[in-house]
Amino acid sequence: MITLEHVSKIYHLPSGRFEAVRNVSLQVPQGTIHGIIGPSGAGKSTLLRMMNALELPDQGTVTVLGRELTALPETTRREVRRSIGMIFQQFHLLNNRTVSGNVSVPLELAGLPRRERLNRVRECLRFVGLEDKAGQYPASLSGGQKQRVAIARALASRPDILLCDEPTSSLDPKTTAEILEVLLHVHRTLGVTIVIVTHEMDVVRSICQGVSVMEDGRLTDAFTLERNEAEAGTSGIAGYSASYRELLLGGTEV
Ligand SMILES: Nc1ncnc2c1ncn2[C@@H]1O[C@H](COP(=O)(O)OP(=O)(O)OP(=O)(O)O)[C@@H](O)[C@H]1O
Repeated sequence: MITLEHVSKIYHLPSGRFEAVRNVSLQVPQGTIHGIIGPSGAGKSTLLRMMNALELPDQGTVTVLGRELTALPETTRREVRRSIGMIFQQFHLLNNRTVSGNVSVPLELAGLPRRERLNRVRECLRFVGLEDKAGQYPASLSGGQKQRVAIARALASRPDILLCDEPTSSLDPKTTAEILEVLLHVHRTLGVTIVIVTHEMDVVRSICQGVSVMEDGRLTDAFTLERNEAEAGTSGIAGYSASYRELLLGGTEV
């Protein structure tokens, strides 16, 4: 379970104070796939980064896997963070390390002995279907293959949660579908809770069960999707714009 309570984030810019996330509360139940959608600049990525305390809120609390991240010292936060994998739009792979080397990074940081590391790397690459690319460098891979390496790296520490920041936004539709299949495989096989920030409605439709809509730093709507079907329990929030809900629930009246 991921619980955000009355979370706000303020950036101090030369032009003044800017509130990127404003008093957001939401819960992501364990074992679900949750989408965060909304226009550019709405605060989606900032919200996601607060879920693993890469960014700390100025107000409010973030509780992940029963630990209140906002109340922990940084050293303990780092330990909890090992249970939370993350992938990005631009993959963030190390170009000077092979595919294996990239997947090995979190295991090296965790101090895993070499033999265990090699076994785990092989296991993760097999899981994402890239065992045959182990010795190649990222530059020789397609976008979809790079994202698979990033997923394998995120899985290496056996996380309970996977945070995905626009994971398919650099990919064509066919590759997007393949990556979503991999994420579904992660969810179904490993029971990992997944949170996806995206602006692609098809991504939400294909794999999300819960949806949060953000606009101008605020959570303006939240509802559930019954696996691609326009039938679900919904919980409206005052002041939302119905457009995302209508788009995803097929014109449901609120
Ligand atoms: N480190 C930072 N310093 C200052 N302002 C920031 C910082 N990070 C984000 N912002 C600002 O906060 C607002 C929200 O940014 P965020 O990236 O969370 O939005 P988003 O909804 O993910 O947008 P996009 O879909 O374009 O990625 C934006 O106006 C952005 O410029």
